Amino acid sequence: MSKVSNSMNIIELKNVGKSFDDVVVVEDFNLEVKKGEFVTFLGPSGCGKTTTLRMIAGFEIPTEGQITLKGEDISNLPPYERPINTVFQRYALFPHLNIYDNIAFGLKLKTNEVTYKKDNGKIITRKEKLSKKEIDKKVKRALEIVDLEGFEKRSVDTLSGGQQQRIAIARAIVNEPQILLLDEPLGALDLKMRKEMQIELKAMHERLGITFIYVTHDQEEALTMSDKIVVMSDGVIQQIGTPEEIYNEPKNAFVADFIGESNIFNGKVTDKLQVQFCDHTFTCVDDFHIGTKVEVVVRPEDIVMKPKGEGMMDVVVDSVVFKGVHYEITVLSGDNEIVIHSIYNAVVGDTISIDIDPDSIHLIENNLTTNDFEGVITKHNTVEFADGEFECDLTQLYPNSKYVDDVLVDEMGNEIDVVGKEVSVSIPVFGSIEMSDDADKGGTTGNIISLIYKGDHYQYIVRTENEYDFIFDDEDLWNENDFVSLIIPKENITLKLK
Ligand SMILES: Nc1ncnc2c1ncn2[C@@H]1O[C@H](COP(=O)(O)OP(=O)(O)OP(=O)(O)O)[C@@H](O)[C@H]1O
Repeated sequence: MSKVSNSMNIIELKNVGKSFDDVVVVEDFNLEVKKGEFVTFLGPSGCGKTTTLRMIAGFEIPTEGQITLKGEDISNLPPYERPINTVFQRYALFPHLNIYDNIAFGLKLKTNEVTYKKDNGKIITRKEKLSKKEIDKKVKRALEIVDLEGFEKRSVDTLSGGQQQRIAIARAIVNEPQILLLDEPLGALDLKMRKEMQIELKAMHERLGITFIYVTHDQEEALTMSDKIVVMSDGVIQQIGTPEEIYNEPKNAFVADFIGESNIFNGKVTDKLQVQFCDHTFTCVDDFHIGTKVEVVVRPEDIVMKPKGEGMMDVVVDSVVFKGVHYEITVLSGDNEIVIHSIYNAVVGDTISIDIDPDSIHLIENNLTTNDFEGVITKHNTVEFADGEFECDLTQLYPNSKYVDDVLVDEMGNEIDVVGKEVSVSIPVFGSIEMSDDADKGGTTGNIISLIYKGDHYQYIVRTENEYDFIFDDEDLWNENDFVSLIIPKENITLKLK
């Protein structure tokens, strides 16, 4: 059944998954990495980047799927048998060894297989340690690559953070791995040094020609350095693409929101290449069927300010913040907030006009209009689903039924036997769910795992204890990770008998 691997790919992950004690942290991860590529795993804290990297390194064994190196299954090989080295955020150099010995450490343990022909003609193979000369040559070359020639005799504590990180990289590349894994290697550096090291790492990658797999939660770092970015959220790949593809054509609102700043609005395709959002109709280039519900993504730098009356729509300037290179100008169109980045200033309170090029209006099909769950009727007016119990109107399940003293009866007045019956539950995304910080107020509880601002409201995802997700809109701002209870009025809960 195994698929023939593409020989250009050095590493392939096929349907890889990882669970810790039944908690899934990486799910159905599929990726092909070409030889010499710079691939970055990007996503918020806890989304499974490090776990995926550790599976490639061999520090974790996948619970599902397969990892192949040049077509060979390496899923169960221990780390030291893989031609892969890892650089961690905390570089862990040996403080008692000088720079030379830090880099040479692995080489001194390494053996080469050497083949001899004996006098009697017999061929024997022996494992031999590397000679001092060979080690010397390799250490010098590694120091050259990280641009720290002449540092051999220095002790670790005389180096800056950036220099120590470069030594850690030298130590990893001296073994000539085919793949270098880098887990937030610049995380401990200050911003200026981080920027410098980004450029150096990229140059080093080009000089070495080996494959880099890099982990970061910093979108700018990913955009600057990578050939390919894998955007992850909650253990699931959201999008794989070049930096340009990820930035310009985000596949969903999560990617648009995570990569760079975006205006995200709910919209609807009203005619061919016409989309309506913020109460206006705009020409776009994405061709969707008329009537399609969409999320509209517009980058703040793609909005052009014009004098009042001269653009596509008039707006009122609400706030202006100078950001060094540009002004961040928030304008209002009715209740909708629109953020603009411009090198030009604006005056708070003024009415101005804005233009958006059709090319700069990115549409994402928005299929998700309901939250769907499986439930069980527990009482005549209660259904259990998504880790909670909700009051529901069961008359929708039986034509001509009604409640008499809280008991569901048929048209003859006989009690209907409903308890224990299975139902499918459906709740609209828009305007159906309310949050409360009082745990007893709602039918179920959970944590806010995502929020996306959409101009005049926020879109939230709340995850319950057993990982049921509710997606809905709310006008108020709550914080990520807030523990909330969910109130769903019974008229917003649609039931169907299974
Ligand atoms: N050994 C483990 N046992 C149990 N849970 C674990 C283990 N290792 C990781 N996890 C959990 O798996 C999830 C993903 O963690 P991981 O470190 O891969 O995320 P990450 O994206 O690298 O985050 P960060 O950027 O914060 O390092 C987290 O919820 C984490 O708590």
